[in-house]
Amino acid sequence: MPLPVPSKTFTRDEVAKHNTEDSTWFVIDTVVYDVSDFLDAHPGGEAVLRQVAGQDATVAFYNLHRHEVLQKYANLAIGTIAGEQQSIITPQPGDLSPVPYAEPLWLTPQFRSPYFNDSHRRLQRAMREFTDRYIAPEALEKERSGEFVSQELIERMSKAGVLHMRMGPGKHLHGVRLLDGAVDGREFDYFHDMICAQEQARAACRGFQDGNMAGMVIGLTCILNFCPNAELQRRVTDDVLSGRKKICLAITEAFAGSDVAGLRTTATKTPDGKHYIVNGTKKWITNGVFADYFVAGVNTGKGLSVLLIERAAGGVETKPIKTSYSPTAGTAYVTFDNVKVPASHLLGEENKGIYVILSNFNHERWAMACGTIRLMRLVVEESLKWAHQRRVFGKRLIDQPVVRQKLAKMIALCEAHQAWLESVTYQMCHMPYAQQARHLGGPIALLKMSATRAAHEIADEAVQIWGGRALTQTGMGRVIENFNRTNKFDAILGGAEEVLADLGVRQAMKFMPKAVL
Ligand code: HEM
Repeated sequence: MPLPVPSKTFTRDEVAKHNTEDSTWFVIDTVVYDVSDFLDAHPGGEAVLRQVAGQDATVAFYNLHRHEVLQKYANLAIGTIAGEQQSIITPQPGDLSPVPYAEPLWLTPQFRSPYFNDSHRRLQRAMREFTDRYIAPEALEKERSGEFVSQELIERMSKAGVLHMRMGPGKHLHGVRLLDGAVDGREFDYFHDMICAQEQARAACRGFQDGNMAGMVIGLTCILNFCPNAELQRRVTDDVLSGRKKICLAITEAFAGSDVAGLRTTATKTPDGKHYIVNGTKKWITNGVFADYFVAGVNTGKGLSVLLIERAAGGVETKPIKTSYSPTAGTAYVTFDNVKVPASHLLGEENKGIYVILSNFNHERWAMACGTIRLMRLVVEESLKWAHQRRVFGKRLIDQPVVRQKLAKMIALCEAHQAWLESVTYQMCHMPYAQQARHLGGPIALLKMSATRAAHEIADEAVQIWGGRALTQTGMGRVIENFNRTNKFDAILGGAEEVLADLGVRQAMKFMPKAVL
């Protein structure tokens, strides 16, 4: 789509006359801009605009700005050059990108895939449009302001079934109208799940990505799968999926990160056996600052247990932790001070909470791999666009062999990981839960470990291509800056790379044939 601009037309000679003290016009991609009243407000200064007054400023503009700047300042456009057509595409919500490698192969018209059916494609279109229209603009705004996700967006996601879909396949989707019927809840599989995760990651604001109910994705699963009390399960699930209340998973502590067996938060049964009294602290709790429910790992004497703790119970305090991504994630330090929790809030069995926690890990790690791999691709897209747009030393960046080498490495890492992700996802679709736990824990751990290593490499190469813009939070390089600053979150959260590498190989050891080969 061309930019929507006023229908008035001008000749290039007419534009040329507007290079005076009072009137500054120029042309960008055949659109005529009158910036006379914008000179003072232009973030790049007045002088640079005066230098191109009366001229075609297309090359100068795209050497420095993202195309979206022209959409934001559409009111400066006064018409077009008679007889000429705009050539630069303005993406519309839901559009696929025409940039090579910007979309996974299955979404590239010339390619085929055995994994995706019509309902996957319908969901992809609907989820892309929803993300472009509602999630991405809010992500950008909140990432900067540090405010939390709006109640309006949460309710919109709830109504469209987006919150429900983020919990993965299951009964919670049956009978729910998902994105205006794009997919039937009963046919929703892990490829649909992958599509949701990857499309939403395109908003490219890693802090907001977690702030936008990541706590629900990892916390509510324990309620859906391990809450023995049907009434409590229904209440909490309804509260969270309707967007009325927020939930988080509270496992890690200052004393123990990936080593969940070392938790020091205690839960002691009252003499009548009706309650637990919880004391201790939790650290790095995503969404903890605004959560109403805490799915917490606690030490119950003979082992680890998992309790659902309600903020309303009293004795729960949360304070924000400053991290290298945005405060919008609501990352908290949590203290439990003599919190009285009903015994019926035990999830799974007492002292066997490790199974509750472990059951979450595969889906969580796989979902993180989905997001990381999609963000890697976005960085490839941005870098390809920039390399064609940016001119230095008299030529485009893409004309420099060293830049092409970097892009080749980035593309190869991106394609390899997407292909591996799809292959693992296919296995998930065809294995019941017990088999997944036995056979896929290792491959998923290795996939996430390898994806975050690749992300690190891609961030490194992209920063070198983008230079100072990769270090600047607004303007051209904002996606690269955010990715470079935040890719480490996925390398640590949900299991650090080293822990996952070890797990992957240890799982392989279990299946080694006994014979010495
Ligand atoms: C309608 C036309 C234009 C608009 C609405 C506009 C708007 C902006 C905005 C919003 C920024 C802040 C950075 C960003 O968000 O990308 C910026 C920066 C800048 N602009 Fe413009 N601009 C226009 C045309 C131009 C032209 C034609 C030139 C040069 C001939 C220019 C030179 C600059 C420079 C040098 C910067 C600073 C870039 C940096 O910090 O890296 N602008 N402009």
